[in-house]
Amino acid sequence: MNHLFPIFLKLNNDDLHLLIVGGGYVGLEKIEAVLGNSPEAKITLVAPEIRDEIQQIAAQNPHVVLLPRAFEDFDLDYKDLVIVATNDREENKRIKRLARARNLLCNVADTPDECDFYLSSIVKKGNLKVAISTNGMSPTLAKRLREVLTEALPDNLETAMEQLKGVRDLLRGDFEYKVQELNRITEVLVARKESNGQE
Ligand SMILES: C[C@@]1(CC(=O)O)c2cc3[nH]c(cc4nc(cc5[nH]c(cc(n2)[C@H]1CCC(=O)O)[C@@](C)(CC(=O)O)[C@@H]5CCC(=O)O)C(CC(=O)O)=C4CCC(=O)O)c(CCC(=O)O)c3CC(=O)O
Ligand SMILES: NC(=O)C1=CN([C@@H]2O[C@H](COP(=O)(O)OP(=O)(O)OC[C@H]3O[C@@H](n4cnc5c(N)ncnc54)[C@H](O)[C@@H]3O)[C@@H](O)[C@H]2O)C=CC1
Repeated sequence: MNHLFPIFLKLNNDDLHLLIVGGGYVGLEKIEAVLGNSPEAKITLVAPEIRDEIQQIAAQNPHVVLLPRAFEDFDLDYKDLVIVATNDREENKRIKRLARARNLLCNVADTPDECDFYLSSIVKKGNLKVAISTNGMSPTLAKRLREVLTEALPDNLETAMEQLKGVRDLLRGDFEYKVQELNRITEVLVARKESNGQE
């Protein structure tokens, strides 16, 4: 059973501050994953050696701050989330413990047992976003599923979402009435799926 609870974080709103410790391949992968979704996320990345690709990202993004030195405990000050990706396992664990003591949510990229949260594979279609987790069992399967779902989901979902938002904004009446109306209008989506299943 996968007991992870998925949430969608508002990292783009200049409020939450992410710390990434480590500026190697994994640090790069994680900063790209975050900025690919939240381009204005407030990120501080600390590492003695920082890959060129990360330096280029920071040069173009005023919300990304690089600290070219080893992690110091005070780097956790005023942070909300931490991703730890150094090549020093003991230091990774120590940083995780410090983060926990401060009630910060922490991801230790190479050690699932030490993670408070995992990053997911993300299907994007306009405003629609589907996050995939395999419970850490196979990130590669998650990546492949992303590719399959990206291909399978129709591009006109954005139009459907816009129209439904329009209806939703127009609907007057109590909550129960709105739920009923929106369920009625969207019944066709489920019906189509059922008829597909019969073919
Ligand atoms: C637990 C988790 C914690 C976390 O990092 O958050 C974790 C852990 C580990 N990843 C490892 C390896 C790889 N990770 C990827 C890719 C991704 N990994 C991601 C998430 C997660 N990875 C979390 C669980 C997610 C879930 O629940 O499914 C994705 C989805 C999101 C992202 O990172 O942005 C992103 C795909 C994004 C996309 O393309 O859509 C690839 C494939 C590739 O890069 O092509 C490989 C190599 C092949 C392989 O191993 O499958 C290793 C072994 C390291 C080693 O062997 O040394 C560990 C450690 C371990 O398992 O012990
Ligand atoms: N490369 C990969 O695909 C994967 C690697 N891993 C593991 O994740 C870890 C990181 O991997 P890479 O990014 O490839 O390593 P890397 O060697 O490319 O980068 C390590 C980074 O950690 C930094 N660092 C070291 N000590 C530090 C400290 N005290 N404070 C701050 N930063 C510090 C270095 O300066 C460097 O930027 C390794 O332990 C690796 O085994 C896990 C999953 C996948």
